[in-house]
Amino acid sequence: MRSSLLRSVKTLARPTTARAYSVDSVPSRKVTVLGAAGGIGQPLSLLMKLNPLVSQLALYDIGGTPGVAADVSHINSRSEVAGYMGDDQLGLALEGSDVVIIPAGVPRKPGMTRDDLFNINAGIVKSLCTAIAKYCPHAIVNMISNPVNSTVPIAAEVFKKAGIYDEKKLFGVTTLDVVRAKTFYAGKANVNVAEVNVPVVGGHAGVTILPLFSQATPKANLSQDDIQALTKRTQDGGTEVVEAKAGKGSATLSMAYAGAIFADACLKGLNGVPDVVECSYVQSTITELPFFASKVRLGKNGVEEVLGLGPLSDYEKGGLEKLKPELKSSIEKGIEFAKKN
Ligand SMILES: NC(=O)c1ccc[n+]([C@@H]2O[C@H](COP(=O)([O-])OP(=O)(O)OC[C@H]3O[C@@H](n4cnc5c(N)ncnc54)[C@H](O)[C@@H]3O)[C@@H](O)[C@H]2O)c1
Ligand SMILES: O=C(O)C[C@H](O)C(=O)O
Repeated sequence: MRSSLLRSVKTLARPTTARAYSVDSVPSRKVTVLGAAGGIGQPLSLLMKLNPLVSQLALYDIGGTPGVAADVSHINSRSEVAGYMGDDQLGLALEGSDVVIIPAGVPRKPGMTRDDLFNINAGIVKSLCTAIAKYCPHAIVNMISNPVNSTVPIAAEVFKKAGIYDEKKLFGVTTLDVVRAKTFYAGKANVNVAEVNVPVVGGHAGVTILPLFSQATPKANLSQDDIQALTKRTQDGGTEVVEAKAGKGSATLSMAYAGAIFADACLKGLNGVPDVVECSYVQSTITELPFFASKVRLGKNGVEEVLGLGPLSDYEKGGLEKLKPELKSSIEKGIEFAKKN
């Protein structure tokens, strides 16, 4: 992603007749953003426009997309951009899509949990996934809308009902937890942030977010107090932003960055790039829970392999047991909603 972005930035600096990359060797890929006019949707659309793996970029929202699409379309990068607005145009936005990214839905305000968004966002996600099942049943879906711990199971149920569920193609985007864990770890360990890797497993809400700092690289000699503080800060990262924004929403810019990294990884996998591994919340058998975030190898069909947790410290083993009841009930809530509605 970073090298793709750099390539795109170089493209901007060249005369318009020059090509910074050969589009002939890169397959055509359509990416659709649902909720493209929102706080995440706009910067994410920008970042996807900068991604040379994208040939068609469809920007859909219930309002505001003509302006966003016109704006983004002037950027001199590979993809053709089109804006779609309202139910009538949803099918066109989705038709032929390889990757659908969903940041549609309401964000938190201070004092709310992600689960407080369930009542509104569950319905939004259900109707968007119903349309995905109809118009691009084979697309890879990147679910950003909260509560991710429940919206991914909702999507799975909608797809099952439509008879098109492929567990390899449904992803809850938890990349922002990894982005935060890397940043906070680098600051505490005083290492180069660009070299840091930290897996984050479990889910995407409070204690269900479990960063595995015992597996962080480069290795650093942090105290148990440091590890616990880093874990708590990673788990509360979203709330830190919600409070700082003081009623004006939740993380948008860092989320757009994280969403763009994850979508780029999915595109690379589709294109056959080997060894693309990211953490994501997927259907899983690595614990007794049916959905769980862990490292996932991405390939031509989406999930190629759900990787195991690796060795955990005693503190992480405790965190894993602690997160299971909350994650289980969020999964069940999503499944129940989709079955009843
Ligand atoms: N997974 C993560 O790590 C993560 C991180 C940050 C935010 N989020 C979640 O992402 C969601 C969006 O956040 P935001 O800050 O962009 O919110 P926002 O309110 O700024 O934007 C949401 C957009 O969704 C659109 N929308 C609403 N209903 C729609 C529908 N039926 N079809 C298409 N578009 C629709 C709105 O018009 C709006 O433009 C929230 O649920 C938030 O909690 C997730
Ligand atoms: O915290 C939120 O509500 C948004 C998002 O899930 C985040 O982690 O920033």
